Amino acid sequence: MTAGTARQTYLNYINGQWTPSSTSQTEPSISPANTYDIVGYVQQSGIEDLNAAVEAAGRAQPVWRKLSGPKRGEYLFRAADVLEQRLDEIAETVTREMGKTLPEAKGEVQRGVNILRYYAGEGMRSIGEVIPSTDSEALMLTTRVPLGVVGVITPWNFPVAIPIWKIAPAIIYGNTVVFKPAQETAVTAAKIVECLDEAGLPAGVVNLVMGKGSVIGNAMAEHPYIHAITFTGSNDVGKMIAQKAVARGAKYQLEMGGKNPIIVLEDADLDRAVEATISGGLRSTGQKCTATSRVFVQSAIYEPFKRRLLARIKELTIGNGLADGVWMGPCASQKQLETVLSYIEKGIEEGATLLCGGRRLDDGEFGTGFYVEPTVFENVSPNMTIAREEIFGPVLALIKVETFEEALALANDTPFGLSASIFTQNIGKMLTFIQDIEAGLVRINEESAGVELQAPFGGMKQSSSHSREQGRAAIEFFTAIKTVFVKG
Ligand SMILES: NC(=O)C1=CN([C@@H]2O[C@H](COP(=O)(O)OP(=O)(O)OC[C@H]3O[C@@H](n4cnc5c(N)ncnc54)[C@H](O)[C@@H]3O)[C@@H](O)[C@H]2O)C=CC1
Ligand SMILES: O=C(O)CCC(=O)C(=O)O
Repeated sequence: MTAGTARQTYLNYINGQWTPSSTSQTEPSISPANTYDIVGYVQQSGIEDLNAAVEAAGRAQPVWRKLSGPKRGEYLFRAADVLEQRLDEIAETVTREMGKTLPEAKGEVQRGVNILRYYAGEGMRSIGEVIPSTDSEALMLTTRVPLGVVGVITPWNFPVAIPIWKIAPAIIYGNTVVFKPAQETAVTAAKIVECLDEAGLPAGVVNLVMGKGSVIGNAMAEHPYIHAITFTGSNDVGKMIAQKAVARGAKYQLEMGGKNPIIVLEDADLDRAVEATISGGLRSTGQKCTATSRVFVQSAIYEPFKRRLLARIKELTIGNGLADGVWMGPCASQKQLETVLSYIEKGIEEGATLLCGGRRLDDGEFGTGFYVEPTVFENVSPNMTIAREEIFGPVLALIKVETFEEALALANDTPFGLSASIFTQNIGKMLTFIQDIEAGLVRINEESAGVELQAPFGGMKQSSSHSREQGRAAIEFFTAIKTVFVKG
């Protein structure tokens, strides 16, 4: 069964049934590349729908947790196969609904397949250890148990990978899930859940409730029968969720913004550094929490670096991500476009020098989408808004530095700490960077964006709630440890 009807209306998925919301309200999910392209109609759910989903997840959990890990893994392996069979179709939906280019969307769906397979295997791996007791006749060990019902709240920028890297570990460890995707990409979310449904996942193990963050997301944070919340999105919302979770003793995990630096030192391979700046800063139209936004360049190579960067940016093709040869698509929504344009305006107002871009593209075919030019500023001082706040758009701030030490100090001068990159051949500076940069992801001679599913992912300072997602690190959030002491 599928989530869509003949009218392309996508339904909630509650207790294994595709269900219209109790409010009977839907809204169109439009393509940011062409606002006349309606990808589908999605539900605007109410609290009643959320309650039904939480109840279904609560009923399913005691049975689901009793299955063996390998048995739960079988469902994930099957879901991976279904997603892989539907890769092209779902990638096209991602591009239409969110705007990233089709090759990027295909890469993301493949990543979703790989994450499902990784966590399917996790069902067979160790969940505890034996610890020597001071009592020689006793056995002391740890085991892990699921938390119960987990609320999954996700953004629109990785509409396949982020939901899957939260849902897959949640369920492999025996939790059940209520999933609220970003409304901007709710059609994609419904298609992911269709894959779980087609894989035969038992009713209630994963439930999908579409709707406004301020209604459904907020009620999830407050819901007494949701035992844990995993969230990716803005800092403001993340902090609100954390406060609500703490107030009722629920576990929470937040993955939020970044203001990620790249440092280019005078001994760097300039061509590679330019490519990494462009790819890290502008791919996905800069809408990654790991995107490069501050570019610190040593003065000796500042001018050649700038020249090459601007020349390469001129070559980038912008357009509908479904078209062949397009390198950069639109911003994901009108709201996001307006945010980006307002930051560009602020940069100009506060005295930064605009080197390229800066305008909305609205002539010809661009007129029906949310397109903005790739934008580069220089003469950006560290206290300017564009050097401090997350923009989440294709905007780079070039900052000239004299020394590595100055670059490092400025790179750390931010409330965020997600990802950071350096280009240099000097091993001593690499090692100092690894030690002293305040970031959860440290990248040497590689762009700031890009994460591997088998490695821990997360940030320092205000970029996260200090926990890590993905890889084996996920077990820390999605389970509780029991320390067991056995004596005959
Ligand atoms: N870290 C990341 O990957 C992301 C960061 N962002 C940042 O956030 C900015 C705003 O983007 P938005 O889409 O508005 O992010 P957002 O934080 O509002 O949305 C993320 C998720 O939270 C939900 N949500 C919204 N309000 C909520 C509330 N009161 N309680 C519970 N859940 C709620 C949304 O429906 C969505 O599912 C971006 O410009 C960017 O700076 C946005 C998306 C992803
Ligand atoms: O860089 C990546 O591949 C992941 C980025 C990410 O998780 C995000 O933007 O939310």
